[in-house]
Amino acid sequence: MWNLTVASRLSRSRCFFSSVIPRPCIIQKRGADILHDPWINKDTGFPLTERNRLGLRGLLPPRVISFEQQYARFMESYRSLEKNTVSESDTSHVALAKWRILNRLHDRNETLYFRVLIDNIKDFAPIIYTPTVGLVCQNYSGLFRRPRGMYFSAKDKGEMMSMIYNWPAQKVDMIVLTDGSRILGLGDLGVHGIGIPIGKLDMYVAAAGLNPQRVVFGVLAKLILKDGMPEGLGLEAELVFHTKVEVFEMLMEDLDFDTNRIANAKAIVGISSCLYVLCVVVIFCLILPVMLDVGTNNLKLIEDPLYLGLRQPRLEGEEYLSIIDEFIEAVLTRWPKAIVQFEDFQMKWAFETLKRYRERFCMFNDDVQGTAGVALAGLLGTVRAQGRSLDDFPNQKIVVVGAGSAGLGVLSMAVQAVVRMTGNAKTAAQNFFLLDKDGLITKERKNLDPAAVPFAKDPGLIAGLRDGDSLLEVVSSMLVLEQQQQQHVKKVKPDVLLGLSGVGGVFNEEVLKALRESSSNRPAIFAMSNPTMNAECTSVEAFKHAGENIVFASGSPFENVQLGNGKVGYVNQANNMYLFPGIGLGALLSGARIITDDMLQAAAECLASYMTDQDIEKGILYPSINGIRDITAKVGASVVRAAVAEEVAEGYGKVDPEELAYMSKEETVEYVRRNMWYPNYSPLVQQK
Ligand SMILES: NC(=O)c1ccc[n+]([C@@H]2O[C@H](COP(=O)([O-])OP(=O)(O)OC[C@H]3O[C@@H](n4cnc5c(N)ncnc54)[C@H](O)[C@@H]3O)[C@@H](O)[C@H]2O)c1
Ligand SMILES: O=C(O)C[C@H](O)C(=O)O
Ligand SMILES: [Mg+2]
Repeated sequence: MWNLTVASRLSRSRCFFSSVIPRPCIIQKRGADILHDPWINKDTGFPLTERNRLGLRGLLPPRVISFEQQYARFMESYRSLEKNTVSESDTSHVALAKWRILNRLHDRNETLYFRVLIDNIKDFAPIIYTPTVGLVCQNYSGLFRRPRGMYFSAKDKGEMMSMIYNWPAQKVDMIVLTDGSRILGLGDLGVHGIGIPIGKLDMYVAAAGLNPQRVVFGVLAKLILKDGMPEGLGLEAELVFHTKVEVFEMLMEDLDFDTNRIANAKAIVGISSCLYVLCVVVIFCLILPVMLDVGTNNLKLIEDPLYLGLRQPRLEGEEYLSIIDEFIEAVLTRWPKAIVQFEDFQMKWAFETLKRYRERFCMFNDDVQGTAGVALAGLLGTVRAQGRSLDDFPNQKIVVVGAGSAGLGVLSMAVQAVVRMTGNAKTAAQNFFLLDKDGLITKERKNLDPAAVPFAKDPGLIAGLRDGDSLLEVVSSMLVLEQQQQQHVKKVKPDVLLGLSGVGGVFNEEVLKALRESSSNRPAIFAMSNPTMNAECTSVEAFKHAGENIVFASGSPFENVQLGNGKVGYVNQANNMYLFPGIGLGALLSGARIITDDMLQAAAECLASYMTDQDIEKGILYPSINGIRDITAKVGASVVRAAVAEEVAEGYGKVDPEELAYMSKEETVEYVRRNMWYPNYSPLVQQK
């Protein structure tokens, strides 16, 4: 017999629920199984009523510890770890110790874990995400404890369509997928790269409020209560009478409910009174980290006795693509509306898979497209910080170091922005200079990757510029013989130096000093490579060698720099974490069929417009990470509105595209906010 529980009163709009009372979950587990399930476990937080009802009495210490007390106890243990290790020189060891204490909580009690993460995001993002997540991937064979996510390997060819059903959730909203081939700037880490999708999805929960276990409401039955409200139904929550049966019938459809489950439930329920009861059936609508293990070319891993993946060279060509194709087919068969974020694929497959799939289903490549949006927002902020108007962006001279998936993604989006401003595609890239490991890229370069061709410079463009020139030669002055006179000529006086090379220290002292001659009074340095040791320069180096009036941003977090006399050199984190959660959330809540360039542009513009003139004046280009949920709600709303405008939105739940189209900008933000989960314990009731 179902213990009926009314979840909460319906809010005025039909598909949302006010959270007047905690939403209960109906679960199938009992006793110790509950304690071993991090999705529903509350540790000592189970109230006595639940301990009695769920067979937990005697399996826990007698004292009930509240959620708030548990929270305070965890934070105390974390802070004491911080205090006890503050003087340790081995910062990697300390970072991993912090990751372990958080991961243990993640493996034990997801509700508490995500609450402490959300409330302390500035402290914990550098641990569960960049830069520490890179260290975790490098040490994964020793750190692996509890499986998280799914693994599809080259050995599973032909099996994936059945394997996908091993995942317990009936519905999955968001998948982050990697093949481990380019993990941050750490290269090929094979199957140990799973740490990246896990960390990215933690940021989805923290920033976008995606729910790791979405409780899905649906009417269980229309019950006939003849003599009014019966006493003592054992309900945990306030009963709320609803007279609009069609509201509930509609909810059932909207939840692509398993109608057999409802039919069975109706047979079970025997209460002889009429009550439209909102009951809850837990359908885990999960976020899902996925690793495609197609081998590794990292010999150190292959020789590591504890390596957890296939000990074979990476698949290549059609063999590789056939594995991805099979996985995508399996996903779209089981979860046709799932959104797939491609993450940390090496360049050739990042572009190939983007081209192969982006028109077929809702997917994006975060390193190419998410990064581009964050960088564009920062570049537009730089134009403002340099005291220029935004329409002067086409004249901003940008030197990009790194012609990989990220660098080319950034320049492609920057060119799109210039074309939108000037209408002239022909000259759009004239002020962008691109270098790779072989130096400046000009049209003389042999075997240039097609994606880089639009940015190859005409050799004669600037006196003295040659293919393969080093970064210093590109940005520094040189003696040239002109009109029989030796004179110093600046080749490129960049307004912006942007690194996505994956190589630490590329912006050395000489290069940074050369920026003092920039044609801008406030040159910008974006040392965007991750993790920290791969940053093209540190914040201290940048302010010390390029001058105090620069704008600085990096991919991994650095502290602000004290410049003396109370002056502060503000440090920005130019990381795609500012956009991918909003891109995914907006695509989800609009029911977008695909993710278009305009949706991505809308996200970037929303991020850029977020900063006030006062922020920009200080050199602050991005909001504090403490505001990541607010910015994600606004970015998500901008993506929803762009999807509707482009008619790729198919609606979400019962909110159809027409309803989305009627929403004002503010209502769209409100719609997004209402769908963002915030962790609290839910009352648990057990399906008999
Ligand atoms: N901040 C962010 O949000 C963000 C987003 C994506 C990628 N990244 C970082 O960017 C880096 C590169 O990522 P990717 O996917 O483009 O890698 P990639 O391997 O595809 O490209 C790296 C590029 O850098 C070039 N390069 C290597 N050494 C160089 C050197 N010494 N001088 C100049 N160029 C050099 C390579 O030739 C290649 O063109 C990684 O560290 C990654 O973590 C940061
Ligand atoms: O993972 C990050 O921190 C950003 C980006 O996706 C990267 O690959 O560096
Ligand atoms: Mg990445």
